[in-house]
Amino acid sequence: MVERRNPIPVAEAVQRVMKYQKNGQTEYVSINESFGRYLAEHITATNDVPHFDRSPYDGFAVRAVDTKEASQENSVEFEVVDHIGAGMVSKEKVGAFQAVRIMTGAQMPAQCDAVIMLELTKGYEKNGKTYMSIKRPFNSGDNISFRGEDAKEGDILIKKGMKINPGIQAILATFGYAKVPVAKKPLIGLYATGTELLDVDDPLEPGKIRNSNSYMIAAQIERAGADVKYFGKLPDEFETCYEAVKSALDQVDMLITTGGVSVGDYDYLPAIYDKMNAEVLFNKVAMRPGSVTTVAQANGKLLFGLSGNPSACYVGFELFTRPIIRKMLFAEKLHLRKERAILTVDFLKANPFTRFVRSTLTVQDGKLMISPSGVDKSNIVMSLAGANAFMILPGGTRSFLTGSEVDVLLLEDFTGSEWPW
Ligand SMILES: Nc1nc2c(c(=O)[nH]1)N[C@H]1C(S)=C(S)[C@@H](COP(=O)(O)OP(=O)(O)OC[C@H]3O[C@@H](n4cnc5c(N)ncnc54)[C@H](O)[C@@H]3O)O[C@H]1N2
Ligand code: MOO
Ligand SMILES: [Mg+2]
Repeated sequence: MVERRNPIPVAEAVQRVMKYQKNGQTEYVSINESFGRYLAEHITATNDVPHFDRSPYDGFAVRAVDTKEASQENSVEFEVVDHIGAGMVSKEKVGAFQAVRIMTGAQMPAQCDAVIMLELTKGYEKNGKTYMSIKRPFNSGDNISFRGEDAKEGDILIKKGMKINPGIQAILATFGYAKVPVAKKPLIGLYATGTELLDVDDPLEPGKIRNSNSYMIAAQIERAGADVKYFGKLPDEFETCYEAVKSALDQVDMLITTGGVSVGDYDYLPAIYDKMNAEVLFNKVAMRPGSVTTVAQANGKLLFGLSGNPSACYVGFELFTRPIIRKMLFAEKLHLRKERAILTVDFLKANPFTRFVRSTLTVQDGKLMISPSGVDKSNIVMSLAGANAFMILPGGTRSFLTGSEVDVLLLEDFTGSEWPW
């Protein structure tokens, strides 16, 4: 008798997996290696930025009060008593009708409270001294980049869990983070099972196919922010697979296998979980593709038994494995970001189970538009290349027509959703 499996709703399946979520760990890496990593701590301003008032222009620093009488008819003259560039600090005490020639980025002399751009001044020499004159008045504070205008000491600038982008790199450098606290990348083990599998550089043989799941899942793992430990491929032999899976699990934070989870004569994962005394959280989900997705846990470590069918495998990873990885990367919202989009073609299949259609999401005239990225069958590889979203078509629905609004999950967005189900 073939085992009868009881499909559970997707939300319930995700919930069961999330019970085994673990917090991330912190490690310090050089700022040079931190781009693209996830922050393990909030980044707080450790000083005001800038930490001194400075000139935003090449010009002259003056006391605004001395400019008050300046007009088109009445030039006011200033003696230029010093000349500083960025990085230099004037030692002069600037008095009435005196100015310091100052360049962009240089610290304001203490007595000065305005900067006049070079273009608005006339410079000349008189009796061996340097002067400049102006024909308009300035207010106190004109053309000054004030201390703390960019950041105030103590401000929380970047929340932990953020992916370090070029702008965050600039902030880290500004505050002297030579070493950056980042989330340690979880290590995800990966085995592909299947006697039919050839290596990528093998020529085709009758009945055999090249292993594409390993390369696909490895890339999904990396996209999610984790590291892959690829153990290789396994033939459909119980003992070989049992030993391999058991020993691999010890070396990683969680283990993904692809294939061998259905009810076939060579689908050994269920028996392997059994022999390992792993608790199976579910082995059938009311979804398409990926209904056979099986997740088990052994001593708190998760074993993701993803389907061998490429599209089912892909979907299973994004729904069940990705949020666990995101948790270990200190993300606030662990699940794929959910939005609404407008269907641009008819989708005429019935959906007995919730369907996750690999789709291409585009923005047109400010609206999100969605269409399938290829044939919607779980053994299909080609539709995956163009997929940047899943369209969610709820179970129990029939066809969807052009113009319908549907839920979509974004695959390349790291904003996330708290709970999209
Ligand atoms: N009697 C039933 N048969 C099947 C059921 C069912 O409920 N009753 N479920 C079907 C569904 S749905 C799926 S999905 C598949 C899942 O099968 P498995 O997860 O056990 O995977 P395999 O049997 O090992 O392989 C399925 C398919 O995928 C190809 N494959 C496997 N690994 C790879 C790889 N690394 N790269 C590329 N392609 C791979 C494999 O050759 C098979 O064609 O079961 C249905 N059957
Ligand atoms: O799990 Mo299968 O992919 O539902 O088609
Ligand atoms: Mg099978």
